[in-house]
Amino acid sequence: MNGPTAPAAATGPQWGASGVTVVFGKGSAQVTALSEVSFPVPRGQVAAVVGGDGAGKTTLLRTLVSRVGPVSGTVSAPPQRQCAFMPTGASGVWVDLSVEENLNFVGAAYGLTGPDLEQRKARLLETADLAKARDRLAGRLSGGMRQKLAFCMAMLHEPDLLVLDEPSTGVDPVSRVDLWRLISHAAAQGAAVAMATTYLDEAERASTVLVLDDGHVLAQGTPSEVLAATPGVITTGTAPAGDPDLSWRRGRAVHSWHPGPARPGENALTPDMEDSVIAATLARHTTAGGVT
Ligand SMILES: Nc1ncnc2c1ncn2[C@@H]1O[C@H](COP(=O)(O)OP(=O)(O)OP(=O)(O)O)[C@@H](O)[C@H]1O
Repeated sequence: MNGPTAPAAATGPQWGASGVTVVFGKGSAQVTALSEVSFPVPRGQVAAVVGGDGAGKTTLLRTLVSRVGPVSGTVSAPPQRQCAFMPTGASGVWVDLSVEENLNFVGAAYGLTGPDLEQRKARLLETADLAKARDRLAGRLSGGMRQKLAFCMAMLHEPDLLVLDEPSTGVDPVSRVDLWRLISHAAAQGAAVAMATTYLDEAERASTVLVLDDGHVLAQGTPSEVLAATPGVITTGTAPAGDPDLSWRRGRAVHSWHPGPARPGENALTPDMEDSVIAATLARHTTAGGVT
């Protein structure tokens, strides 16, 4: 994969969410999907949001593009026409149309025609390595190619704000590298990119990371700020060092966490993003009586 997305100087308006709370349902079925979450998405940068199932990632992205309304807080985004939202699983792709027809369809929706449309299509298909597949039905593409097509469709009208919901989930490692290249290229061209990802190595390459758990902010900042703010102490060994609920497997090793301070003779591990997110989640759920 390429290196980190260089934090470009943010110029012009700043997009994103500020102190946003989103509630679904009523009465006993009420769910607070986001609780006072702020998520700046500057131009020229990739802002990543990570978290487990139901953490609120999709809700946050949908809030950014006005598909969900917050009960409080504010959202700043360009006009709808200058936003793009790529839902998870390439669900915006029409499988009965060819690659090129998919792009033509989106182009028509944005009033793009003639040489302008042809040039944009050619450039995107080339960059996504899809030029040879332009006549193939989207339903016959591999998962990774379909995700790349969905990305090209989102980028065709050159949006100012690009919102991607788990663009690389289920994609093979080679296509993941391609997708990351496309995403960082879009940011380098000046787009503000917000993306949810389940791959923490990917989040580590973003300009900023927001870690959500159950609608709450666990950690936020540049990847190095998030790593530096890792709570407690993490150790590595061949078996859990204490409560198995506070341990997780990393390859052949077992990592263990406790709230700290470090015990005598203990060698604390320097955490990567995966360790850091797990530690922050455990810290939130650990009470004096154990893990909740
Ligand atoms: N339209 C909706 N109506 C009711 N509840 C919803 C709705 N959308 C999301 N939720 C709830 O809000 C919470 C956050 O969901 P969200 O889809 O944003 O999480 P997520 O982090 O994207 O999770 P996943 O990765 O599993 O999709 C969950 O409890 C979910 O059940």
